[in-house]
Amino acid sequence: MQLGAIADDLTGATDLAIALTNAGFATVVVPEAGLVQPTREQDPSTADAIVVALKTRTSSVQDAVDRSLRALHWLQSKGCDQFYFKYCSTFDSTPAGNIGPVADHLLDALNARLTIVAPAFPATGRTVYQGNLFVYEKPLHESSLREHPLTPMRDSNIARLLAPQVREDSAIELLDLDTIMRGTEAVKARVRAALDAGTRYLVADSVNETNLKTLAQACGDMPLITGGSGLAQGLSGPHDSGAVEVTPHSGRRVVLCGSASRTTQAQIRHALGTGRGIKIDTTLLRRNTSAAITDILHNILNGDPDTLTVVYATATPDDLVSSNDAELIEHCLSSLAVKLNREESVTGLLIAGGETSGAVVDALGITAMSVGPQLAPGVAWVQAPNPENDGLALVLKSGNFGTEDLFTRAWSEKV
Ligand SMILES: Nc1ncnc2c1ncn2[C@@H]1O[C@H](COP(=O)(O)OP(=O)(O)O)[C@@H](O)[C@H]1O
Ligand SMILES: O=C(O)[C@@H](O)C(=O)COP(=O)(O)O
Repeated sequence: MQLGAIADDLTGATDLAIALTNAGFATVVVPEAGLVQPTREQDPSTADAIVVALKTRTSSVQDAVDRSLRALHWLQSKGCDQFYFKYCSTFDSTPAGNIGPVADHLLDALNARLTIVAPAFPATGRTVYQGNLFVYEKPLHESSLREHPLTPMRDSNIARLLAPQVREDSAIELLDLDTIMRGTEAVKARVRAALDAGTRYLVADSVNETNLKTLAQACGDMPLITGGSGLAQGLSGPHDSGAVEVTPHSGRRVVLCGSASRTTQAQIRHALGTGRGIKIDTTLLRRNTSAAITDILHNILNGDPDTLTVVYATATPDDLVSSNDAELIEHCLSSLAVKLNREESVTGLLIAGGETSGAVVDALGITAMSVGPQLAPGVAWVQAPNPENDGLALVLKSGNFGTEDLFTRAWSEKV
């Protein structure tokens, strides 16, 4: 039995792969490019779990559905017979989608009648109680996710968030904490009753890892499960840990930050206490993109080779963030990643930001990754076979993850 997962963004995919690896699955992450251009070095068919990393969280509904179904068929062609749809632990979506429409189509394609909806990830403060999602002590709609530029979360109730996204006749019910605390058999009985009643989505409460373990044990054999990465920690793979060694890094220690989140800003400011900072000047970048990128590269290479270098666009809440510059910054950071790896033999890079990580992995032409040493919940070194050199180890950090000292600590962890 092989588990096939579809994640709606790249850092979400690595987050899930870390959880699966810890749960004993030898796991391969395959970016979308890997579906059409298979890697020679790493045959995903030999893994216990394959996670396809899409970039569909904020694409149109049709695009998200089409690409998710394509990923499903590809996973089936690799031998997967059970499936996991991974979305954000803060349920990032809009009234149109894309969580609901993708889940609806995956259920249909698998001839399945019911799935669970389990975004909780207690290790990062995301819990669900009475069907309401919390980020640490705040209900989702009072957390910073309320002001997310693309998916502002203005409600905390999962059923109310999901209802406008799914088909009108889809019944959504709660799998409450009391039932989960009564254990696996109680959850299985609840699922059977829900199936008999024609329920399509069971929103699962979970406030700690024990709850998620019970849920995973009771629901782990459903044709489709959906959730954040917390649920995956409760599954049981065939090994103690599926983690791989990463190649010892050579060259400079460079952090490329596209994320503008408060967590990343604090990590940048902490790293600048001992490291060098290079701030991207978006005016220069707009005026002459390639010259500005070359300047930044020279600036990196002119610094002390042993000092951590952080390239960033946003380090304080006052830094101007204009969505018009977003792609340009992604282009700048991915060009730097390619030049540092191919021309300067830098084989360990930390990338901050989900969209940014997607752009960098694309530009590097990476078609498969395996999970190495973990740095924080949802954050680890991943190893990418790189035909151009001996391999490349990356940390792909979701904007909201990691402790303040993550950047300074990353290279001291067995790399
Ligand atoms: N100062 C800025 N001006 C414009 N866009 C910015 C700025 N700083 C960051 N960005 C853009 O914001 C986006 C952040 O998204 P992402 O990389 O997914 O980070 P996160 O995981 O924190 O959401 C990227 O597209 C990045 O290029
Ligand atoms: O589930 C989570 O919180 C993460 O895996 C995730 O998806 C984070 O998304 P970004 O903050 O956009 O990287």
